[in-house]
Amino acid sequence: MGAPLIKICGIATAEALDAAITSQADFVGLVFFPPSPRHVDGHAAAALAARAGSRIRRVGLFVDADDSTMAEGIAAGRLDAVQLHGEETPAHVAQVKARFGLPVWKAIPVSTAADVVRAEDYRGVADLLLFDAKTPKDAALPGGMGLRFDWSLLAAQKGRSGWGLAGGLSPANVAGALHQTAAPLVDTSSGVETAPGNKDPDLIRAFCEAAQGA
Ligand SMILES: O=C(O)c1ccccc1NCC(=O)[C@H](O)[C@H](O)COP(=O)(O)O
Repeated sequence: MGAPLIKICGIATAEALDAAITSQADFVGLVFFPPSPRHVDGHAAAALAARAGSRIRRVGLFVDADDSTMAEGIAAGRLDAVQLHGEETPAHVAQVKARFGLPVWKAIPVSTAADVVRAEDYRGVADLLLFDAKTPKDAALPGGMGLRFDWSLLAAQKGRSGWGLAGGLSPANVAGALHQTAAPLVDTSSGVETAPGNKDPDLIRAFCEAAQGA
């Protein structure tokens, strides 16, 4: 298994961005979703994009956002991809791809095998399927809650490309998750924080080292 791609999601400070860059993560996630403790506005996104330059790719995270919200985030963050983390349909994913001309990642909330089967509706439409733990119906966030799901549900994905694993990943468990799933990409947010929205550079470094060494 080659080294996985690594995304550190919910980057909102220069310190966290610098840690992701020096740890050789492949992507940082910028969250354009006001209820999130990691939310960045256009001004903050632009500052992070200017600091990053070409040193790390940026994925903008949106939840059932309208086109103007996405257009603002894409321009401010100079995004390399968008991640749709709401109830966007395959047709909507195709519309976003056509309108903005960027790779589109679709988050697939998983709690049962049926959720994984349903992801096939997006294959060939989304550029990457991000299998993430489904959050409770009354939860404030559709992701970023440090919840795990049963990784054995992804057994049929092993050896396939175009997908990633998220949900409760941390420096302590990411190597085991990679050995079990052979995920081509791993994504973490809470697992590298000391409190919601408070990214820890040492945890970012530890996560990347554990994933790169798996
Ligand atoms: O990170 C957030 O605050 C967030 C808010 C709303 C929708 C999605 C969100 N995060 C999406 C991600 O890609 C997270 O990295 C993913 O859900 C894993 O989160 P975690 O379990 O905290 O590592």
